[in-house]
Amino acid sequence: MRSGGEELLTWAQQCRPPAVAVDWLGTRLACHDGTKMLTVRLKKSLSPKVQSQLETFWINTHKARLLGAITSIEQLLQHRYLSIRYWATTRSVISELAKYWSGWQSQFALPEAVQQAQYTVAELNAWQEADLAQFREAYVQAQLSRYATFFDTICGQPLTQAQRRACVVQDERQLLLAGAGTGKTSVMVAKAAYLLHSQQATAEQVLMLAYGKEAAAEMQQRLSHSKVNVECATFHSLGLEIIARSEGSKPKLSALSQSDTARAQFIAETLASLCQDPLYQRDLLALLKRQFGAAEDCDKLDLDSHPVQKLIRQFSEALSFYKQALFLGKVQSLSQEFELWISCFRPVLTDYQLYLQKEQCIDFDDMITRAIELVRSGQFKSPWHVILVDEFQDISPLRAALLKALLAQNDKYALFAVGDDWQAIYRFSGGDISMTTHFAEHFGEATIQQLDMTFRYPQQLLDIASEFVCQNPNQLMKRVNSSKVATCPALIARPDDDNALSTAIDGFMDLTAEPCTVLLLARNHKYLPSAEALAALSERFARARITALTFHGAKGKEADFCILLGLHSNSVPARQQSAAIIEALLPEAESFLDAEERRLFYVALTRARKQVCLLVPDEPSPFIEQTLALLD
Ligand SMILES: Nc1ncnc2c1ncn2[C@@H]1O[C@H](COP(=O)(O)OP(=O)(O)OP(=O)(O)O)[C@@H](O)[C@H]1O
Repeated sequence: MRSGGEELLTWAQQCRPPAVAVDWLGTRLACHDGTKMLTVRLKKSLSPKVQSQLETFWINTHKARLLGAITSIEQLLQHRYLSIRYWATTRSVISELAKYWSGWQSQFALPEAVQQAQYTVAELNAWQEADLAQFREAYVQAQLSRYATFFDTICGQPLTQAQRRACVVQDERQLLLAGAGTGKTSVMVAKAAYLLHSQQATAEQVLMLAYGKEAAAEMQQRLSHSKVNVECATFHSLGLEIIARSEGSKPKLSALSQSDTARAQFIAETLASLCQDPLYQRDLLALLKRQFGAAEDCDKLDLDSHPVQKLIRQFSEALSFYKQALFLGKVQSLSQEFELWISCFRPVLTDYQLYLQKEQCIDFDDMITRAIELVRSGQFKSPWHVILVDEFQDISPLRAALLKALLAQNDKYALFAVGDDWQAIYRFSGGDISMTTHFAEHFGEATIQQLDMTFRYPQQLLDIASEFVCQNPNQLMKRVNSSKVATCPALIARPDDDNALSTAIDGFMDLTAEPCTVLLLARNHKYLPSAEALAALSERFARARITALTFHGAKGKEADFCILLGLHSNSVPARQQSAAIIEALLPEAESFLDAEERRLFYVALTRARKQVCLLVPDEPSPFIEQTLALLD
């Protein structure tokens, strides 16, 4: 009589197509013909011939999948960086294969390719973190050597090892964290160029984003200088582009969103009309009294009064933040204390939205929220496999939501974020530093890299500026060295008297015989010299190209020499407190006192290639003393 094994084998082979042997551990064979599963437990006494036939049948039905999977895995391992997600997928395929193929030895000779594949499965299945790191390192080294000449020349000067590694490592979520002047923007350009040059992406698959229009134009210039044919957009121009590609045309931008005066006028008219309703007027007067101590006995709204003008400015500022919070579902969490404010503000917002609708136009927030909706609904299919974002430390939750929506369309899409938490200075306009300091919590498991060399300023200034900013223990630690050789003291202080600017620039002229650049930096415009005064300075010091900027405006800029002025105790750190409602709508404030002002001062300190001069007024900013205390 034939054994159960023989019968099952004959049945399985005769099925059209033959049944699949789904289980084989030497003691049991289970076959599936698409409708039913048959299983026999194999006797120990099974003849070697039947045993061999069963095994061969099992191997034949499975080897194509084994060999196919191993070939694709080997190709993948050779041709791209083993990113977090690729490794997760590979590991799940391997552990599935290992259930069947590792842990048993055939009593019969297996085909060589199968033996080799079985060995690969066992090896990969046993990989620990260290093996993975070693494998990735081997890939990185191979790419660094293959593209050495490319990295020597792509940005005009040879990139450092850390810069090259940031280009070659290609994870789905990657954060490059580095201090001022370390060449972050250079890496953005080099990485885009590398992706194209190594044919890992086409120009249409790469998207570059900069914080604002000026930065985007500068990046575009650097890209074209390196002959990289990739577009650099701002978040708003990206939003517009997504809407235009989905809806066929670019929507009109509302005049209200382009002029503070027009918006204030609109709100004033809206309030006047809303106050026709006595109940609304009662609430509004109560709000004015609560917020600005407006006269108690006032029973009629005076639009020109100081408190009303202040409220109009506040409503105008809140429009954008409130719309963003609504979109992100954060309005519900506003505390009870804002109930009266919200009841007065909501009708204004409704009128504003109706106006936009009637005019068939949008505002800056709509550019992003509408784009997010189009991406989320799938009406817009993202062509971008890799998105590179500069100045990531200043990204707002709304901008982050647009990135997340684009990335969610395909789990292979990658985000390369470049930022410096020490230079996060835009919370007042919605920037959320936690997107950088807690990158993986927001965007998923990530590779985080650093750059270790600054090219802008000498070691002495690097040490002072780093120590100054790190007095806030919540700033992330970075180890950076300077490549610059100091030719003069990196930081000096002079009294801020009537001739301070001329004396300081005179001092710079003594340090160099070459033409040079000088930046005059102040916390606020009001401390910067007038256009005439600047012209007079430029005329007097013909060898110096002199520019005046606020600390915020100086972000990303550099010059040979910098003068920091207007450093009065009541202006640096600035302590204007936003209204409580605006504070509540902004990303969470940090606990460390003046955290953002400290970073802003760090930005100002780190613009000079040779020397920074602090002008010390009679009542100096505490930041001056703290900085000078760090001089050797
Ligand atoms: N590998 C390099 N070798 C020499 N100089 C470099 C290198 N990489 C960048 N630089 C130079 O360093 C300076 C700063 O570069 P970049 O503007 O890219 O820095 P950044 O990190 O973006 O600065 P910031 O944080 O202040 O915006 C530039 O003058 C740039 O040309």
